[in-house]
Amino acid sequence: MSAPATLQDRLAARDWASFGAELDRHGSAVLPGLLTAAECRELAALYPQEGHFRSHIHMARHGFGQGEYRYFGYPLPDLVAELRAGLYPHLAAVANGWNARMEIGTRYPGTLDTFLQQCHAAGQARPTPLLLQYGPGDFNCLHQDLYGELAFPLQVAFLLSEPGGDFTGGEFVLTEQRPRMQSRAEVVPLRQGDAVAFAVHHRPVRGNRGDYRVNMRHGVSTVRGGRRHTLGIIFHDAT
Ligand SMILES: O=C(O)CCC(=O)C(=O)O
Ligand SMILES: [Fe+2]
Repeated sequence: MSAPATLQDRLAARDWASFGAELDRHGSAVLPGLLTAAECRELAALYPQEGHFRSHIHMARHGFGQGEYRYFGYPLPDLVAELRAGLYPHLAAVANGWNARMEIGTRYPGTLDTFLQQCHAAGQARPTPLLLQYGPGDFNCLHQDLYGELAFPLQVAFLLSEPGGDFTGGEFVLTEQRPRMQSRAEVVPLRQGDAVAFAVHHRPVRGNRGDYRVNMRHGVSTVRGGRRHTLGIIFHDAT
């Protein structure tokens, strides 16, 4: 078997224009097979290694659901840092388009380093990438990952386990709330190694009288059996 392409090459080979168009249309878009099964297993295997993490959250204690997650500490593992920096510029282009349409003045710089400098200067210096672990009966309530004044509008989650093999149930769910309408739910089908990019809190939707803002939340339905791991990449750091 030949070695997998470098992450840089894999990212360079993607069609970012159609990815951006998909995000504009749906508020989410999947990048299929961005990670190899071996990389997924390596990332999931970090979970018990406490030295990589700055904090450990038991979701039930906070009313967030059931299951647990750990926020990485700096320095991030190489693969996590490469994914965060490599995905950022493509998402920043989409985010800037969204802000223009929503008449929000903020524009995001072209590199993650520059954006993180802004976060750190604003007192948001704690890293937000995280690993999540779910067992039978666990779930993640609908939420928005806002950690301070500065919030990058898009984030990415990687499914590290194989549905049907490693776990059953545990589907990634997005909801959107349009003005004066009831909430609509969407299940995003993911395989091991797929990434889903989605809006953190709101996104523009084109209507008859111009763009309006739709409020988005994400979560995970109940895991029926087995164990499910995900890597969450949030671009803003936390207060
Ligand atoms: O486990 C999941 O698929 C969702 C993870 C999540 O909430 C996140 O990455 O922000
Ligand atoms: Fe989340």
